[in-house]
This record gives sequence, structure tokens and C-alpha cells, in this order.
Amino acid sequence: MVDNTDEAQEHQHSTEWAPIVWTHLSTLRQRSPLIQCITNFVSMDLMANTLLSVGASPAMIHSLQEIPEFTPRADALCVNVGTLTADWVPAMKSAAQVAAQSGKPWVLDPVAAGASGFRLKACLELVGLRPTVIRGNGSEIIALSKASLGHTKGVDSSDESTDAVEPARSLAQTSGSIVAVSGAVDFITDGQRVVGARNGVAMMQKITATGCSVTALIAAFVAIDPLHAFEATTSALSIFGIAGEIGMELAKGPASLRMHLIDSLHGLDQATVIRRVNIISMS
Ligand SMILES: Nc1ncnc2c1ncn2[C@@H]1O[C@H](COP(=O)(O)OP(=O)(O)OP(=O)(O)O)[C@@H](O)[C@H]1O
Ligand SMILES: Cc1ncsc1CCO
Ligand SMILES: [Mg+2]
Repeated sequence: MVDNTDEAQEHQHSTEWAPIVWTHLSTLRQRSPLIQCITNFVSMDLMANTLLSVGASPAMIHSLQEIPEFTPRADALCVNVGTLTADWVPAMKSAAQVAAQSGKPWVLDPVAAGASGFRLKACLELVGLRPTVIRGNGSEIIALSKASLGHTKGVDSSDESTDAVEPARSLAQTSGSIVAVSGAVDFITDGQRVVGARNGVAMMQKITATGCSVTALIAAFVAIDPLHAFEATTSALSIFGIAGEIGMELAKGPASLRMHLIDSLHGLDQATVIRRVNIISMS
């Protein structure tokens, strides 16, 4: 007899996704892609350590002068506008263009997109350069999708990720990018399909730059499977969430979770990943 209960269907989706997620992580560890990060000052340390712990090679290289030589050698680029000033924008745009011309994926993190006109304009111009993936929290994706200010509490979200699913779908359709919204459930869409990655713990929001770091992780996963950016993005979000769940079992609060999260990412094995992947199809 076929079991059609919601629970059985959810289990089936996770069963289908689990080997995909594990294959991405193990391939990444084998290939150790080089990830160029143009990112904010707050996130540099956690982002670089996240990439190292998962097996990638980070390089926080952001000067305009180095982009023509360096960006074509990177396997993917991560652009994050967190501590944006006007003099960083040309390097971000140039790197995005060089990555695209070199056939390399690039990922945009539109930190606090709705916090000011300057920031929103810069983010929309970067979206116009066709990122492979855009990853933001609920408020950031709503601000970008509606091209409107106000939908944010600075860099933190004032919206649930669930409320950003339709804005994410519409942004994916207009931009041509895969769009990921982080939150209690991470949603990933290509404009048609929507999946929800339900790994992670709420305490991850209490560590600054976990969102920035998972965006860089997405760049690393997409670097090793650029033709399947939707699957790679979903896998990265699930892996980061699983590392958070395991880290939380040992943590006493945000500071020790930060440490255990990195340790867990480094130590994840096949059986743990296969058992813990929690991904459902929403479309
Ligand atoms: N309530 C929650 N339950 C489980 N996981 C969560 C929850 N909130 C956030 N996360 C996870 O925390 C990570 C960071 O997501 P968040 O939405 O806080 O990003 P962000 O706002 O861009 O963060 P930052 O700007 O500080 O880098 C993601 O991996 C996400 O899945
Ligand atoms: C706190 C903060 N401010 C600008 S960027 C950043 C890191 C989290 O997005
Ligand atoms: Mg963020």
C-alpha cells in the first residue's frame, strides 16, 4: 500500500536529497575550490574559517587593481555588501563581470538591502549583472524583490523566511538567479521550483555573519557544480544547518556555538549527513 501521508512524503523528499547533499560535500572536499570573497569587515574571519573547515580555499581579495589577474583564477566569487562604501562598488561590479566572462559562478549577499537608497541601488545594479545565486534573509529578499526601502532592521531580518517565498520566486524570475532566503526554514527557488531546507538552530541568528558565511559556502558548492546551482545551493544550506544542529549539542551559547559549528562542519561524515538532511519540496 502506498503511504501518502505528509510525513511519508517529507521523508521521501529528504531521502532523495540526502545523497545529493553528501555528493556535493564530498566532491568539494576532494576539489578544494578557490573562493574569492569581497565581503564586509565583520564577516571576514568567520567566512574564511567556514570555507576552510568545509575544505575550500578562501581568498579575501578585493582591490580593483587585482581583479583582472586574480578573479579568472578563482573557482567562484562571493560578493557581500555588508559594510559598503562608494569606493568598494567598482571592485564588486568589476569582479562580477570578470567572473561571468570567465564562466565562473558568482553569488550575491545583499546585506541590509532595504536600509538605504545607496545600498538598494548598489544591490539592484549587482543583481543586473546576473549573479548565479542571491542569498539573503527575509527582509533583504523582500526589499530586493520589491525594489523598496524599509523592509529591514539593519542587517537583521524583521520578516519570517516564509513571508519571502513569493518575493523570492518573483526575484528569481526577473533576475535569472537562483534565490535563497535564510531563516527558520531556508527556501531555495529557481523561479519555478521551491524547496525548504529545514536544518539549523535558532541560536545561529545570534552569531554575527552566519548568513554571510553560508553565502560563501553556497559559492563553494556552486563552484564544484555550476550547472546545478539550485541543487548546490540547497545542499550548502542544509550542510550548514546540520553543522549548526550538531554544534548546538555541545554549545553553551552563541560564542561556543560559533566554535562548535566550525568543528562540526570540518568533521561531518556521510552517515550523519544522510541521517540529518531535512529538505522538502514546496512546489
Ligand atoms: N530560527 C532559525 N532556526 C534555524 N536556523 C536558523 C534560524 N534563523 C536562522 N537560521 C540559520 O542561520 C543562518 C543565518 O541565517 P540568517 O537568516 O540569520 O542570516 P543573515 O540575517 O543574513 O545573517 P548575517 O547578516 O548575520 O550574516 C542560516 O544558515 C539559517 O538557516
Ligand atoms: C553587523 C554587520 N553590520 C554590517 S555587515 C554585518 C555582519 C552581518 O551581516
Ligand atoms: Mg546577512
